[in-house]
Amino acid sequence: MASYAGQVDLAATKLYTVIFPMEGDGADRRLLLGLKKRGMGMGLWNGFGGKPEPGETLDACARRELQEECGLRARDLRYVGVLLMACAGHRDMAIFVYTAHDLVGDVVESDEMQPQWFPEAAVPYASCHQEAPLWWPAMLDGERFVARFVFDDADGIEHDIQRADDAQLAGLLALAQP
Ligand SMILES: Nc1[nH]c(=O)nc2c1ncn2[C@H]1C[C@H](O)[C@@H](COP(=O)(O)OP(=O)(O)OP(=O)(O)O)O1
Repeated sequence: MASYAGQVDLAATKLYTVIFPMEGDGADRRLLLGLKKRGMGMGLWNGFGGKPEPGETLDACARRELQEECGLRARDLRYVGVLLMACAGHRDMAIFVYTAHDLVGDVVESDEMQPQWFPEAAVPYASCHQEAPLWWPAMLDGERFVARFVFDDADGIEHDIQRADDAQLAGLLALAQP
């Protein structure tokens, strides 16, 4: 899995970011999630995020979406993984995943998201995207990953999650740059 060039056609894929603010250590660590108030994933808890604007890098998109949707900025924003998603009848999606640390600002509700802190042990998986339990534990463990999900009409999921290194993640980010 040295390179995704030729395997993933990001030009034909809808690009998104999703950002998970975290604070505290060990058993005290908590995660800020947002209850989506409209659009895709409405009624589910997720990280903050959205689509890049024309010409915007994914890193810049992640910083903008974080601030717009929950009021926070991150002194330490980490690009930790990519979710490649295929669902019959829909364009493929690539979601670039970030964790946000050393946070600045006050948490505020936005038109899109109602934010709430959750202790790591109390993440509400039953009210998150159905595939969240398959990869959030790896993210919470500080792993870097590339995950592929194929959804079928009956709500089934095939998935494959692999650890990724800096070069692999940088390669995918480069394929997705404007
Ligand atoms: N199956 C899924 N699993 C997941 O973890 N995140 C998902 C997901 N499907 C969508 N997302 C994330 C990606 C992104 O952060 C967010 C969707 O972005 P947007 O809010 O921009 O999309 P909308 O179509 O709601 O946009 P608007 O045009 O702003 O209403 O939801």
